[in-house]
Amino acid sequence: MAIFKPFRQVQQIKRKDLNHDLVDYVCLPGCFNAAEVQAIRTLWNDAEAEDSRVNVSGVAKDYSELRKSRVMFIDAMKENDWIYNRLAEACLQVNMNRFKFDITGFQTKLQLATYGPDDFFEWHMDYGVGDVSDRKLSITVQLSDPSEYEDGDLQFMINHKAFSAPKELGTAIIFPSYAMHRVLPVASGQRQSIVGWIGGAPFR
Ligand SMILES: O=C(O)CCC(=O)C(=O)O
Ligand SMILES: [Fe+2]
Repeated sequence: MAIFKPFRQVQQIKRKDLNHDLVDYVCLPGCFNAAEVQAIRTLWNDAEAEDSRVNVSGVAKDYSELRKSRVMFIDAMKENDWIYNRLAEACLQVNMNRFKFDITGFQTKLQLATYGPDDFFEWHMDYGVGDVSDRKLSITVQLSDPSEYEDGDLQFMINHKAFSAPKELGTAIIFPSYAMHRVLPVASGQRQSIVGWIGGAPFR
């Protein structure tokens, strides 16, 4: 759609390339195979895991109405390079074809999350105030087979509808960090995921 009344200062900016979809999520089945997922799952260490926290106006807080799960972080050491590299390639590929954001790398360590019965993450964006204002893309990987848990869908809000992402083990889902998403409460069993945040210069 053309601009009805352009700001005077930006008249020189050319509008191009407006046919890519900047709200949708992109699924990559088989980003990791079953053996690789198994190897990632062995990194889970209950003693190291902590109750999840949420960034509220720039401060990490316990916020149990918004989120309940256990999390730990994957160290960026040599033995884990293959995990970081695989996700970086996936993000660069999807970004090049779809989102075309300025992205420069992982904003923090990758998070490993475990959702047990009644654990959830209510509607939220990964983008926000302070430390998270330079998040551009988010990636999550399904580390549990759908038969291991009930409910616990990762969902995206697009207009007024919630869409469930595929649950197949090894599938990566990449989305803009400003997309609204949630994890429905797990009814039984356990769901594990990797979550990564890819940063770059703040949106402008
Ligand atoms: O577990 C997931 O797949 C997504 C979790 C999430 O939205 C987050 O950690 O920001
Ligand atoms: Fe999130």
